Amino acid sequence: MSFLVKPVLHTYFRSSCTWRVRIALALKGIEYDQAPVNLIKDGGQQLSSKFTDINPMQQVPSLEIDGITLSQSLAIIQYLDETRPKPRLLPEDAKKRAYVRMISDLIASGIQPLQNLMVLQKLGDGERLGWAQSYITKGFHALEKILDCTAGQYCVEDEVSMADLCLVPQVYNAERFKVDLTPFPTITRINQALMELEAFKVSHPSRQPDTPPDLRA
Ligand SMILES: O=C(O)/C=C\C(=O)CC(=O)CC(=O)O
Repeated sequence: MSFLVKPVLHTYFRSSCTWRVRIALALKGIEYDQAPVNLIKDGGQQLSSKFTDINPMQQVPSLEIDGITLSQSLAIIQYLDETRPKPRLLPEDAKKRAYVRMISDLIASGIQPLQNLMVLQKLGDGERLGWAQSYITKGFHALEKILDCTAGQYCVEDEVSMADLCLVPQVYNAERFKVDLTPFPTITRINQALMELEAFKVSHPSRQPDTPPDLRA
């Protein structure tokens, strides 16, 4: 049975998209091995032909699981949820599930790709911070408004969902790029509540096997 083979996560400690998957694996109690891919070293190990065979998009995360190799964090999370349903990360109710996907897509398609390494590397040194800040801030204004309708304790009412797995790593990036979070009290409150949970702590970029010593918690 392929369920008996430990999954392998191709990961980078600071990749926000990989962190989403690490949270899902932790919440569901799935044991896995990590295969670190250093996105900076050697000009970017994700560009190697060996890794390109694993993910032709040359990005992390990729997850080898159940005899298949998956990439794209939301596809991975939804596969995990369909095959290992507890605790569920997509609500049973269709409207709540749509909210979860809407918030996840807002972050995963509408914010993160505009500030990822591939894009920032195209910009000059002096342009990167302002670029990242402007797209995160624009996205967060929309997200704050949406959360005011959907949130309870977490992004969609009171159950942790895929939306929360997207929110926390995006707030980490916002802090990394020194975004002013004072206009976003709901985002800030939900982030703080989620960071109390063990699955979000153990998967944090500061606590991974490939975290450099100076960035360790
Ligand atoms: O500067 C580095 O250490 C390299 C890459 C990252 O952090 C990952 C990203 O591209 C940002 C992200 O996942 O949102």
